[in-house]
Amino acid sequence: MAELQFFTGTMDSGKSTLALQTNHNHAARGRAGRIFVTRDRAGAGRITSRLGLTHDAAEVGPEFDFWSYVVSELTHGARIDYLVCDEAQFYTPEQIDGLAKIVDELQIDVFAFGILTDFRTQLFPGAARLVELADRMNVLQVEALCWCGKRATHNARTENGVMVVEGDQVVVGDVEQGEHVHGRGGDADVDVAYEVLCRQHHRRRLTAARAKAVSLAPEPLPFG
Ligand SMILES: Nc1ncnc2c1ncn2[C@@H]1O[C@H](COP(=O)(O)OP(=O)(O)O)[C@@H](O)[C@H]1O
Ligand SMILES: Cc1cn([C@H]2C[C@H](O)[C@@H](COP(=O)(O)O)O2)c(=O)[nH]c1=O
Repeated sequence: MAELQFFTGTMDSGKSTLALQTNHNHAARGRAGRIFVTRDRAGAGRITSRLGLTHDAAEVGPEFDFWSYVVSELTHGARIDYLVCDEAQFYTPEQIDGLAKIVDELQIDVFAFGILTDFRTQLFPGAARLVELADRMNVLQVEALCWCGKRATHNARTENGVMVVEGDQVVVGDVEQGEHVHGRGGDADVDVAYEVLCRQHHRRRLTAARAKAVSLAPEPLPFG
């Protein structure tokens, strides 16, 4: 039986690497697949992993219809055994519904990869729909770590090095090294970056830089 599987983890937990490994393993056994992505850090139409793997992929725009695409391909004689879908948190709920229909009606496996929650700890619409519909959810085994050493469970966004909890849900970027993107007001340039944190440090807005600054701050002078 075909399955809709959702592989999830924080940023930098190895999802794109696993997406490309999954494609490699299935293709090596003669299965025919299609690879999709949307808004990869490296630009349109590529899946890139921080381990250096990269692969061409079809870019999924907001209007892309998975069901029509697959049916059209099959009608024209193509064979499709599986779909690999990266950055699936950015897909629309309707697109996730289309993927589930492809699994059920056409017996094609779908392997979807993406983060669950945004920098405000709220579910992305595509990830929420995957949680609702997936046959299986798999949390990545490689643990990204918070600066304190605990397992990182949340993604924090920083602007010019300072953690923020307001702004647009989608700002493509990377962990640590600052990506220069346009500020949310549209009129200011800010360096947006991401950092993975444990829940406690996300709640306290304690990034690695702030924790270091706090620990280096001089003791307050004794009263009097
Ligand atoms: N220089 C490195 N040496 C070994 N492993 C690395 C290196 N750089 C990145 N990685 C691994 O790659 C993972 C990130 O993989 P990637 O597929 O890009 O993540 P994701 O798609 O989840 O953001 C890191 O968690 C780490 O395990
Ligand atoms: C938390 C968060 C992330 N993003 C963006 C940043 C990256 O471009 C992707 C995640 O990619 P990865 O392969 O998992 O590292 O999502 C965002 O737009 N909004 C957020 O809140």
